[in-house]
Amino acid sequence: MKEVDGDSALDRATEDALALFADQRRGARSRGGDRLPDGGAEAAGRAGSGRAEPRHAEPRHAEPPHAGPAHGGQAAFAYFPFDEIPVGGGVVDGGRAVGTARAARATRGPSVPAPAPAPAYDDLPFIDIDVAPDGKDEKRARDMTADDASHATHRYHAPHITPWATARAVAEAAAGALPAEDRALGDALGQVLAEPLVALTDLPSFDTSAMDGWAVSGPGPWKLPPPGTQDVLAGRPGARPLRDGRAVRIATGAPIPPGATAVLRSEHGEVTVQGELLAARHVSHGQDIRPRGGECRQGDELAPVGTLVTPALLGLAAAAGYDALAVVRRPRVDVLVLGDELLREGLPEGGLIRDALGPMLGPWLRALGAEPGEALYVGDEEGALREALAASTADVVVTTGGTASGPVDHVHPTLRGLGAELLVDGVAVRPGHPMLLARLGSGRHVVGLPGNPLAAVAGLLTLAEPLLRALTGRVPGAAVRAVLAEDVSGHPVDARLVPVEYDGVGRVRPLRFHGPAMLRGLAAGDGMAVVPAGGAGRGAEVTVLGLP
Ligand SMILES: Nc1nc2c(c(=O)[nH]1)N[C@H]1C(S)=C(S)[C@@H](COP(=O)(O)OP(=O)(O)OC[C@H]3O[C@@H](n4cnc5c(N)ncnc54)[C@H](O)[C@@H]3O)O[C@H]1N2
Ligand code: MOO
Repeated sequence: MKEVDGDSALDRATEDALALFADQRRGARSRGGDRLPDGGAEAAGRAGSGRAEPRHAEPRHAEPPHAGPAHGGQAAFAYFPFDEIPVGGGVVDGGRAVGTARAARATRGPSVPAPAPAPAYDDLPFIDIDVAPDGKDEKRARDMTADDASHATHRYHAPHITPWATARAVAEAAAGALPAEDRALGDALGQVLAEPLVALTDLPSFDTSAMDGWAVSGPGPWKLPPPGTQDVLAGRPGARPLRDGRAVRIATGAPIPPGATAVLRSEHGEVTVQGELLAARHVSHGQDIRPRGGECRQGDELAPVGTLVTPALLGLAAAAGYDALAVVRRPRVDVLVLGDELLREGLPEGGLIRDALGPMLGPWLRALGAEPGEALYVGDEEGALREALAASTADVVVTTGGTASGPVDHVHPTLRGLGAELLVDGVAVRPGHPMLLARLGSGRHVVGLPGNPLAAVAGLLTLAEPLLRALTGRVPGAAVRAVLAEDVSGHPVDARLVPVEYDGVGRVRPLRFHGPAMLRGLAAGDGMAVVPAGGAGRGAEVTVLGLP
């Protein structure tokens, strides 16, 4: 962790910015506004059937949490309350406080909830940071890539750039859960319950044997029927009542005959030549009988709204009598892969390269709960992107490439031409800073991922993941934190997302081949560590974003 001298321009900017947005926050809250990051009123307005809860019951800190000497560039994260502003270790925890009422927003309404009101962007405390190329900045600049270093030697002033954690919060707040649909059990995996899972039956639904052995009545020894004549098997109800002093062979899962008081396991019983059953040990009343309703009673809530449908939940639902589940519809996502230089098969040649994003994004989006269509390839000619966007009826369009300002980078002008509202236009994160999130007039969203493949992943994790989390009704998992096994250099004002692997003793190690155009590090990795501006030292705790 490279600390910045308390006198640096960056520190002053940090303190000024913190003071400024503390004022803004106080003002916003006292006005009872619905703007980010509180968002409670907005979430409540969208939630159906009285299930609304405020998204943020309480601000996480009543005052700017960072009063001590500022650390390099953390002003970029100083966006209360989504960020934990690190005083020492440099932990960035974007979005953990977000989305607590996700479940409450999974409604069974007839249509997509009205688009959330546009976040009041002008009120967001974007922080303008001037990095003077003084000696300290130069020292930090040495650790940066050539591209990044060129920023540091210039004044870094990009007011529209959104801090990383704020960008995630904005993306999550941009939409509400889609309406519910009924899905056959086999098709519901990865979706979220839109209605609570209520037991349709007692479980077990009848008293049942927990073991292979004998159902016995009263104390032993017990008299047995002739071998094989009256065995009680699973799935065969209607066993004869058992009188005191009698026993009958029984299989695991078979209904307990009326009058039986216990089950004697086969390994604990012995049949004499006279056909009498003796117990090798004491048999207590009710032993190895699973009583009806022992797991749940009909009408018990087994899982609340908002629960992710996992394989285990599918099993439970089936056991409890379900054939189909009411789940939040998967958002349909169109993937538009831009660029004339892309090949879809074979070896790269003649200046052409293989498309690395089409094959990656479909499965990744599916893992995030979306229903991605086949990737559509859009050429660089004028108007092609506009046509593709106009033709799409998906809930979300993900584009790749064309976000920068090159001669054929059409994303910005096309979105402008369509009258789209840019919710996020550039994020203070490396790689991936040209990423964007826009809302089309129809209420549908466009996530613009940069073309460099690792930068595209950064955009996916920063913008698409929270947006899809909101649309799918998923609840954020607990933030995964891990200790760095090595120093990781940072950008002076932006966060970095760095592919890391677990080292087997609970720490994460940064991986090589982490350039914006490379996937080699990521493909070997377990996650992307969020490294705050200024870097993080060995032993510092960082947030790690998981990979599917
Ligand atoms: N003047 C500036 N130029 C660039 C900036 C900048 O700020 N100012 N940012 C750089 C950064 S950082 C990135 S990232 C890229 C983002 O560019 P685009 O989103 O416009 O992407 P493209 O120019 O279309 O492509 C960039 C790069 O990635 C390759 N690419 C594109 N799509 C794919 C794909 N599906 N599979 C594999 N590789 C892909 C493409 O061939 C380019 O090499 O802009 C920088 N420039
Ligand atoms: O920061 Mo770009 O977004 O290199 O990859």
